Amino acid sequence: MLKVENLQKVYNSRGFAFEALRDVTFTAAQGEFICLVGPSGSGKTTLLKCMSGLMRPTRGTVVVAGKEVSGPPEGLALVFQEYGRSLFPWLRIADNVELPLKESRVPKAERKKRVMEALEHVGLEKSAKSYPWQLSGGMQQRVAIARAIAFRPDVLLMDEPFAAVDAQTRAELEDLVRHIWNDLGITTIFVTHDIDEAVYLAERVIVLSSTPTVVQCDMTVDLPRQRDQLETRALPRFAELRTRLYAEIQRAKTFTGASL
Ligand SMILES: Nc1ncnc2c1ncn2[C@@H]1O[C@H](COP(=O)(O)OP(=O)(O)OP(=O)(O)O)[C@@H](O)[C@H]1O
Repeated sequence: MLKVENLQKVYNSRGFAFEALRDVTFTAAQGEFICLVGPSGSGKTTLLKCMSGLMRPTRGTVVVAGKEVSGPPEGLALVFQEYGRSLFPWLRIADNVELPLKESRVPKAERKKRVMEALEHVGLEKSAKSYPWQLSGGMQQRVAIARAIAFRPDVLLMDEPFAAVDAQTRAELEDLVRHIWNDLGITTIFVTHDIDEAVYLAERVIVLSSTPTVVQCDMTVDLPRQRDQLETRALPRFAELRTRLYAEIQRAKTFTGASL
């Protein structure tokens, strides 16, 4: 469903070249849930921008659902951390969710159906007529998720979507994303700084090295598919995976593509 091959990104500013990504390669099969982690500045945002067609890589390719990415791909939706900036304050919740469908010329009746279904998935059907500023931060992020899934993407990219919400809301949103993934089977790539969150959410965790970035490690999360905030996090296997991931991230702080 997603193929990232030999991706390199060199930034050029004021005559100075900086190699952010050296050679990033990985694939995501249909319906996989992958978390991307790495030290601060390891190129996670750069990688997401290249994957979503917002930035051209220097070398290498990204293929989404069989099509090479050269601009924002049709089958891909993005959810950012800054939900406040991603919703239009003058549009009601239902209209915010509907907007990308309008732009994609989805017929009106189909649009209305998809908007209501998406709002039900995130538990916001009663807020359809509210404005974003009438909702809490966690609810606004639910709207951003609803907008992404109403689009019925092949691949959902999420860039630290829960970094700005409180711990309780974060746990609820994590469970929401797992439920949506279970129900809809969308291939999901989720960037996070949080080791516990990566292990709790993912089926696989990809650890990026420091710049110039390569994939340092690709770890399978062999926890039961049904996750629970208390039970899953209390499993000995959860603690083992968490410890291993912590050690990998510590190693990634000094490991770079140049170390190979
Ligand atoms: N436009 C740019 N020009 C030059 N260098 C850049 C540019 N954008 C990012 N970089 C550099 O590329 C590297 C990777 O940045 P990026 O923002 O992708 O990392 P990140 O892993 O998302 O960071 P963080 O975890 O702090 O959010 C950093 O060293 C950054 O300074």
